[in-house]
Amino acid sequence: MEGGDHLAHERKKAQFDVEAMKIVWAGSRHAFEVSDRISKLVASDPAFRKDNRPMLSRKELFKNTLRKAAYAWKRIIELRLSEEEASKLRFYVDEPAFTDLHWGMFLPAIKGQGTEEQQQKWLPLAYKMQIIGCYAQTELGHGSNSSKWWPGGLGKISTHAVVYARLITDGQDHGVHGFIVQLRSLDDHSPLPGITVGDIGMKFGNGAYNTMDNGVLRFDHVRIPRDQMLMKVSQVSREGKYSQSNVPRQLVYGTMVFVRQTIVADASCALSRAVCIATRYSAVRRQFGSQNGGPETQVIDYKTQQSRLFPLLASAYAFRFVGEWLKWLYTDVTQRLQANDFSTLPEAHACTAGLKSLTTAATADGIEECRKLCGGHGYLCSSGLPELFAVYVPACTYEGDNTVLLLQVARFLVKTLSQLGSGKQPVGTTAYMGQVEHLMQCHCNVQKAEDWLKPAVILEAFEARSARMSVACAKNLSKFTNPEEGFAELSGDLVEAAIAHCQLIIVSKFIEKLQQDIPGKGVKQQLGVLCNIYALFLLHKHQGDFLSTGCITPKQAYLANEQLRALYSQARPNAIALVDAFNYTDHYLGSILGCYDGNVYPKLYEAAWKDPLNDSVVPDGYREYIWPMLKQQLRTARL
Ligand SMILES: CCCCCCCCCCCCC/C=C/C(=O)SCCNC(=O)CCNC(=O)[C@H](O)C(C)(C)COP(=O)(O)OP(=O)(O)OC[C@H]1O[C@@H](n2cnc3c(N)ncnc32)[C@H](O)[C@@H]1OP(=O)(O)O
Ligand SMILES: Cc1cc2nc3c(=O)[nH]c(=O)nc-3n(C[C@H](O)[C@H](O)[C@H](O)COP(=O)(O)OP(=O)(O)OC[C@H]3O[C@@H](n4cnc5c(N)ncnc54)[C@H](O)[C@@H]3O)c2cc1C
Repeated sequence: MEGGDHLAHERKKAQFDVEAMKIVWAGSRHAFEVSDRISKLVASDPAFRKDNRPMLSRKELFKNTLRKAAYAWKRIIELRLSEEEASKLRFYVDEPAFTDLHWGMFLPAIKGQGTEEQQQKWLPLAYKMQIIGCYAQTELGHGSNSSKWWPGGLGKISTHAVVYARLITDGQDHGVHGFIVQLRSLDDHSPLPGITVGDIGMKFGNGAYNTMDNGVLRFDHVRIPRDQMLMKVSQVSREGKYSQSNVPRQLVYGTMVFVRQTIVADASCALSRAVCIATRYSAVRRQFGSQNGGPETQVIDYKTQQSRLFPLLASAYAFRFVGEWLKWLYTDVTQRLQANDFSTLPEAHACTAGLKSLTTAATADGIEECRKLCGGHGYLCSSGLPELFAVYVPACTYEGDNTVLLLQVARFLVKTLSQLGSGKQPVGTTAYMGQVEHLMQCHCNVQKAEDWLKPAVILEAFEARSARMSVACAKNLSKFTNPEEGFAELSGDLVEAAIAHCQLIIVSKFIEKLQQDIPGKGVKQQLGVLCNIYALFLLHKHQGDFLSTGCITPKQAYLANEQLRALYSQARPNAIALVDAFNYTDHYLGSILGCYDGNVYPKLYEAAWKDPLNDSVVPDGYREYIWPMLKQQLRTARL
């Protein structure tokens, strides 16, 4: 079958209003319209072509990224795009670049940690791209006195950086503070005196994150003007006197809370993209197994394929909604901070750190699973999956290694439990800890598989598991005379307790989403199926936790799995429509396997001939290396 929509029969099976689901996915009609318009604008402009990335050398690749970034900026100005539209445009250009750090970290760091005066001086320059900035925190080795190493945009492009360094006045060390430092001349881009700066070298994967100039930076007697220390949290007077505002010191790390929140939202984009590719291809791909001589089985009908694919589809939606909620939490904490209410900062830190860790780990693993779900073709660059994986996987490390972040969550949980004794009632995402006595002894009330569809049953099982794991850690910690030693010794268990808590947050936010008014025929029902798949898949995967803490019985674990199988069957006819609801253009997907019309095989065949190796029938190197070898074999054979 040539041309046409090869997935039309799948689209007809949908039991819900796909257009309405697109709006739920986007977050609002306005967000949908902006996203739809800008993604099509990017897709229709040949200047944003990206299929040649894996073939380019690092230098060609990097120059191409600079060209695209400059062109994107030109279009933003010409079209007078709003901040929201401009950021969508950069998103759909889909190429990591120095601009991500400029807009994503440099500007937020100044906004969050600079005084009014500092903001007035630096933000207009940065908004007009008259200076380009990066965020320089990480060091080559341990400590804050070796060389900066890793900051994106630093290597070749940034003119300025927010640099984190120790502040010492009168011989007294005041800890890490942020400073705006000019790195390069605004005339000829050469490094300023005393500054050594460059790129740190090739990274994982062809193309992929190599469009970014992650850099190294050293200072030798560089003087930073006093008023370039970011002074919202603490100040140094003209006389060299150090003082602190009446705000928590942790605000110095506020940019990370902001970025981690955006990374959670981004996880749903990356995972949904991989799932869209794997779902469409699984419907196109047929294998043996039909009966009565009918068409062969679509691989999406294999239960094994469904049990690997549908939890990822459900996770993409779950991460979308928890990302939405996290954005709300971040906005709320920001407003509170402005009113000098710092009470929710520890929770915002724990939620952003924990959810960043959980969603990036699941997304990186999920992209790789999607590659395998596409069989051999998933390994071709034209599937889009190898590059997506290579670009995405460092999210498990940047903005805080995922294990280190889970340990931050664990500290927060232990602290929350320890405060129960003094009568402090936990609120927000730890409110359930207030019923710890009930959760320690409650029994799951599931007798038949369908009982697992009740939100209250699911919630209680997840709350009980999380509470029991945290309490077990707290009890074990209390056996150590030195708490830090105990924390280090039990860190493995603490990480698992943190994971259980974060999974509870994601499940509960999905359930809360379903309590909202969601318009559109069948939309809520489909989201209900996905929510149950997400929760029961986690329960099945972590049944060891649920069983060992006595939250459920082996029979109830068996029933959960039975219900999960039934849910897969319900999701099956809607699978293609559920990925169509992401509203991704073929340009953004960048995948032959995931193309909207499902016309995969002719496109794969055609793409193969475009590979530079096929430019000539006889390859370069044949005469030099292969021909003499063949001749040698010929002579040996004759002897
Ligand atoms: C289309 C465009 C899209 C743009 C989107 C933008 C996205 C951009 C894409 C991203 C590109 C990648 C860029 C990557 C950038 C980076 O990686 S920047 C470097 C980030 N580095 C880290 O994250 C390091 C991880 N380590 C930590 O976070 C550590 O906690 C620390 C901050 C280094 C501090 O360590 P330490 O001094 O040892 O203190 P702790 O004991 O850990 O904590 C002390 C108390 O402070 C609390 N706390 C820690 N962090 C925070 C925080 N961020 N906010 C609030 N509070 C925090 C912690 O809980 C402790 O509290 P108490 O227990 O109550 O004392
Ligand atoms: C692509 C990419 C882009 C980046 N961009 C930037 C940027 O723009 N600006 C910037 O400042 N930085 C940037 N980084 C650096 C990034 O923030 C760090 O790599 C990250 O915070 C992890 O720190 P590390 O590399 O020192 O890892 P390490 O801390 O050395 O981790 C190594 C191992 O030790 C374990 N470990 C470390 N500490 C503990 C602990 N306390 N307890 C238990 N286990 C522990 C970790 O789990 C990990 O397994 C980037 C990194 C990457 C990969």
